[in-house]
Order: sequence, then structure tokens, then C-alpha cells
Amino acid sequence: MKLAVIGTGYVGLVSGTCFAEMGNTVICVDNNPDKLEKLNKRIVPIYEPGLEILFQRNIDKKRLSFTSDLRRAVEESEIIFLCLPTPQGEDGSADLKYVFGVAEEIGKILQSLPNNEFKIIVNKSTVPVGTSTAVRQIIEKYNIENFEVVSNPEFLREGFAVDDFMKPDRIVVGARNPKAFEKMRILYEPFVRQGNPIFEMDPESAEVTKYASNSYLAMRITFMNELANFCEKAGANVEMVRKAMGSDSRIGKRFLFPGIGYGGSCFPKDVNALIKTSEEFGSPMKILKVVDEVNKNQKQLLVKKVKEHFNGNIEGKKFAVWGLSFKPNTDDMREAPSIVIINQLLDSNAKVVAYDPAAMENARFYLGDKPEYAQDQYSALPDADALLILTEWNEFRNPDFDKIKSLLKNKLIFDGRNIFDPAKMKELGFTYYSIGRKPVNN
Ligand SMILES: NC(=O)c1ccc[n+]([C@@H]2O[C@H](COP(=O)([O-])OP(=O)(O)OC[C@H]3O[C@@H](n4cnc5c(N)ncnc54)[C@H](O)[C@@H]3O)[C@@H](O)[C@H]2O)c1
Ligand SMILES: O=c1ccn([C@@H]2O[C@H](COP(=O)(O)OP(=O)(O)O[C@H]3O[C@H](CO)[C@@H](O)[C@H](O)[C@H]3O)[C@@H](O)[C@H]2O)c(=O)[nH]1
Repeated sequence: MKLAVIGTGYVGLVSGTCFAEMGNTVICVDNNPDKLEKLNKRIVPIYEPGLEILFQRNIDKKRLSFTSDLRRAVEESEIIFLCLPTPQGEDGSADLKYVFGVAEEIGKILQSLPNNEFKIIVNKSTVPVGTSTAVRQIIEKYNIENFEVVSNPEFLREGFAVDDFMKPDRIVVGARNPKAFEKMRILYEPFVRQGNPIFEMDPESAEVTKYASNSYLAMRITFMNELANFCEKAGANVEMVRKAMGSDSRIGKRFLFPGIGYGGSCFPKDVNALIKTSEEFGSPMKILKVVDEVNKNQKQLLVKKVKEHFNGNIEGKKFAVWGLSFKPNTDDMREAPSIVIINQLLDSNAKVVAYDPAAMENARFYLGDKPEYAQDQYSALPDADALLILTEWNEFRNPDFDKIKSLLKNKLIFDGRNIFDPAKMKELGFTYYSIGRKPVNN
């Protein structure tokens, strides 16, 4: 099939590349000249495991190309995917200016085309209920009839994006036109061979499914974060509770890890967008307001522990930070807890030396040169008063503890991700604070 993908960010680039891998011809459009320059020089502009090899192969096979020419992409494609940003607006709602702006451009382009071939415009961006209808109305203004707007929300996770796209748990397609369902079925058939379902529904239900999934997962993590804080006070160990809870098949093991609050480009903004739309429809989801509030507080938790340890004064102290990205295996810093934590430390006149395996360049954008950036995990440590672990990258899980001891000023670790065993830390002689477990004093 001939496809266009508008917006080559995490979703657009991964979707475009994976569709090309299945034999489709994909033209990717972006309006960011720096990004396009990189893509056309065959440089993958994001860190996403497994993407590089598919990207190079499909460019070689001439199935994947990049352009700023929206007109050509629309003209040459049967299906046009919108993978555009839908950031949080000032009032919490999703800002749809990118989606609506491109819909206007597509309307104009379709109006000016000599032929009148059937086109499908697919919304892959996360958009509030009713957006498919709004996009349809924008395109109809240009007297176009032979088209359909489909809602096909994306569920990939950063860091596992290629795997998630290639082997999705499910595909959701919201449409009204049988011809559109049929085309989408053909396009996705290679991805569902292993037996995972395509759920076909109306566009409104598809749009709600995306927000419901993200908000539910955010709520689950938030439940665990509050439970962890309670366990700590009550003398229980949240990791033991988590494992025992998760073995109930009705609960399940995944997404029960407590930490320093969820971040990323999706959960925080999508929870807020659903709060807003549910209010607009007169059916407020009160539970999500609490989720958002508890999550914001959870991002403050680690610095509270640090300050308590130092009797309230951390002025002039130096902290080594391992991990900046909002989770491992990505360079994405959007809404990362590290931003809140590092700013709190700096505001208290402490010094910060940080290291991350992939996110240092993006971190500079959010944190500037206020923290120092170390070349590797150990060079962040010399003379630091404590080590803070903010992202659970695998390379932090089994470090050289003797080296850590010899480099740090104090044998003191604040672990926001529970990557170490408290008993082992006791044995190694560290004072160790984690989430939802008793502190280890040495
Ligand atoms: N990142 C994820 O893991 C993820 C997963 C599922 C869904 N989503 C949703 O998918 C959407 C895209 O997210 P993302 O993380 O890929 O965003 P992103 O910011 O990484 O990428 C968006 C791209 O769109 C481009 N763009 C903006 N305006 C444009 C225009 N007028 N014409 C052409 N290109 C334009 C930008 O330059 C950028 O490259 C959002 O709605 C998001 O909520 C994201
Ligand atoms: O048990 C857990 C699991 C995750 N997190 C945190 O939750 C956030 C989000 O993690 P994750 O869901 O893995 O990352 P994203 O790449 O943001 O993916 C989410 O958001 C995407 C964008 O909508 C969806 O497509 C995905 O299905 C959804 O998982 C991160 O800060 C994690 O540290 C926890 O604290 N505990």
C-alpha cells in the first residue's frame, strides 16, 4: 500500500518504518528542517532500540523516504496517518492546533487535486473524543466527499516502540465506513498474524479507549506509589506486597512498580486531558484529579528524604545523579521526575553532577548547564555527599559497589526506583533509602 505519515516523531518514525518493513511504500513528512536534514542523511534522530536497522534497510529498499512536501505525500498515498503532537494546553486539555492545522492543509490539497481518489485520513495522535468528527468537518469545508477519517490510536511504549508496533497486544480502529475498515484490516493483517485482535468500533469509542488505557495505567502506578508511602510508615515492604498482589491473575504483575512518579510525554498530559474532557461532558472523572495530584507529590518525595537525612539543610552539598530520562531505554526527558528533583536540589543551593546513558543532550534542553554532566556513571561520584538513582537503566543495576564506596564522600544512596536489595546494602555498609521499604542505616 502507499502510505503517508505526517509527523516523524517517536510515533510517526516508528510507525512509518514498521509499515515500510511490511512491504508498504511510506512517505514521511515533517516540517522541522533540522529533523528532516538528519533523516535524509540517514540519521535516526531519536534513541529507540531496534529502529536503526529497519530504518536503514527500508531506505535502501526505497520503501521509506522523508520530505517536507505534504502535497506530494497526500497525492501519492491512499492512507495518510497523522502522527502529530497533541501537547497539554494551558487549561489541561489537549492542544489540537497541529492536528487541525494539518487537516486544513490536507483539505486544501485534496480540493486542488485533479482526480478524486478515495483517501483515508488516520488519526494516530492521541486526541479527545470528537476529534475525528472535527477533522472530518474541516476537510468537508473544502467540498471533499470521497474520504474517511479513521481513529487508530497508538499504544507503543518508548524504549520498546518497535517491538510494541510489530507485535501489538491489540489494534483499535474507529471508523464508520466499511471500505475504510477493510483497508485498515489489510494494512494491519501482517501485524496480527500471531492472533492478537483488531477491535473495530466507532471513532468516539476508539478515541476514549486510548485515554482510558493510559489513565488506568497511571492510576495503577499511583495506587502503588501511595501504597508504598503507607508501607514505609507502617513498617511493611512494598516489594513483597507488590509481588504477592501481582500473582493474583486478576491484578497481574505488570505496571505495579512504585517509584518517583510517572513521567513521559503521555501519562501526565493524557490524564489531564481526560480530566478536562470528562468535565466538559458533565461527567467528571474525579479519581483522575487525585491521580494527578498524588503523582505531582510523588516527584517531590526523594528530595524530602534527602533533606530529612541532612536535617533540612543541603546548601553546598553535592549530589551525584544516575539517570535522567523519564524511564530507561529512551532519551526522552518530557515530564521526567529528574527535572523536578534536580531543580529542587539546585534551588536549595546544592550541586548536582548527573549522568544518563542516552538523555544527556535532551537534558541540557530542560536543565541547561546548571547541573554538571559526567562522562560516565562513576565520574559523577567523586566527592559527592550522596548518590541519587532516578532511572532504572540496566547498567546501574549491578555496579561496582567498591568503586562507589571509594568515590563517594558518604556511603549514602537514595534509590527512587528500588533497584537494590536493602539486605545487600546493609551488608555492603551503605545507608540506603528507597521507596516503600524501611531505610537501611549504617
Ligand atoms: N511518544 C509515545 O510513546 C506515544 C505513544 C502513543 C501515542 N502517542 C501520541 O502520538 C502523538 C505524537 O507523539 P510523538 O511522541 O511522536 O510526538 P513528537 O513530538 O515526537 O513528534 C511529532 C512530530 O510532528 C512534527 N510536526 C509538527 N507539526 C507538523 C506539521 N505541521 N507538519 C509535519 N510535521 C509536523 C514535529 O516536527 C515532530 O517531528 C501524540 O498525540 C502522542 O500523545 C505518543
Ligand atoms: O510500574 C510502573 C510502570 C511505569 N512507571 C512509570 O510510568 C511512566 C510511563 O512508562 P511507560 O508506560 O513504560 O512509558 P511510555 O512510553 O510513556 O508509554 C505509555 O504512554 C504511551 C503514549 O500514549 C502509550 O502508547 C503506552 O502504551 C504507555 O505505556 C514512566 O515514567 C515510568 O517510569 C512506573 O512508575 N511504574
